[in-house]
Amino acid sequence: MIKVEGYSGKARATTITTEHGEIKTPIFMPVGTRASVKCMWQEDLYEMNAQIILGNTYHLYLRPGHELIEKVGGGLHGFMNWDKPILTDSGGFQVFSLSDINKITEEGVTFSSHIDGSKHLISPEKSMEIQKGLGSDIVMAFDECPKLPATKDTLRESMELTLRWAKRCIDYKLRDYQKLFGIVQGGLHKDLRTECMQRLEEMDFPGLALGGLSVGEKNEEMVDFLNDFVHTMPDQKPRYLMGVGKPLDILNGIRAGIDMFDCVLPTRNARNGQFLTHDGPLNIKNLRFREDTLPADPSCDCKVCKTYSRSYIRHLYTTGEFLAGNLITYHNLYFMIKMTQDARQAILDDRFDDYYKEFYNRYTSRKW
Ligand SMILES: CNc1nc2cc3c(=O)[nH]c(N)nc3c(CCO)c2[nH]1
Ligand SMILES: [Zn+2]
Repeated sequence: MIKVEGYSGKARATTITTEHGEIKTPIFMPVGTRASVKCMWQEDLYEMNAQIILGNTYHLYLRPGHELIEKVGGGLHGFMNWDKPILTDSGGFQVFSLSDINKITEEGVTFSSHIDGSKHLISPEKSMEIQKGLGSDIVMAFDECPKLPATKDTLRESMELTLRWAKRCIDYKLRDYQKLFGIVQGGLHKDLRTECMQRLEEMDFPGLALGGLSVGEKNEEMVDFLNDFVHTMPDQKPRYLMGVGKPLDILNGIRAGIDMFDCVLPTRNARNGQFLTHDGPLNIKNLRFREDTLPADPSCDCKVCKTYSRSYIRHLYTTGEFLAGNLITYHNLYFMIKMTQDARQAILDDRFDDYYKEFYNRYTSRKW
């Protein structure tokens, strides 16, 4: 499942093997919630060396349904014609963030579809059934992600439920056991997190994710927690920080020892005109770019930055041309993937700290 190739401080480089190929970490995973990374062709993703993408249990269960995906495509890979690894989240988090009518019971989560109001239950077993139908390479356990701020008692109660649900996931006969990641909860309390991780370890999940973060806590609280906790996680298991993040959050996560990341911001903010550049985020709507002949990021060698000017992309964006979203999304994903590739090389050369400082100083230079 995983080969650790080197450390640079607490940062590490690994190779994770899945049914659909290897993943070289640190890695940023583009989010393709409804079997599409918005504005991207699968060919674009191959071209930019995206190694693994995310799909989502909740969304795909509601539309078009995992049975259809299995029937038509033999699973998500065939359905969307993507032959590299896919990780699917287990659905609980999305129920809480998308369906305002939901109830949590020991059985699972009952909710009304945000699409047509129909009533549904997703239980640990149902989540496993859906992800099995999707044929994911990495399946996430069904968990509860508590809203922050929360008392320690509430966090413990939620963590206990997540652990009972995790056991039910492990006991579900997945086709290939070697693909299920447990999710550590416990808020920002190191003792809760350590207990949760130890009890998940007793169930021997092949990989572990850190859930319950990037949900409203202060950024420095998350970073402090990561620096204090991640290096205590099992060395020979993949470490996935869910829902993170912006470029600097990811570099902080890598520095703490995280291998895998996912975040919707590079694609979502792209559709709102935000370019990620080595000199910090740039919003193309800004009047200052009206006649700017430079590429969005002069230090980027992606096909967008080699072909189009800021002025042209600003024109596309301000006139509502669809091409704007395609171009900015392509660049942002390329930027995130290239950043993790550069970080991986810096780790293998044992110079990650220098890489981090250089990236951080330039990215926060506030050029615009
Ligand atoms: C954007 N922040 C974020 N925090 C998360 C936290 C969780 C979590 O605790 N559990 C699960 N299953 N998924 C999560 C996800 C969706 C994946 O990106 C999160 N996303
Ligand atoms: Zn570019």
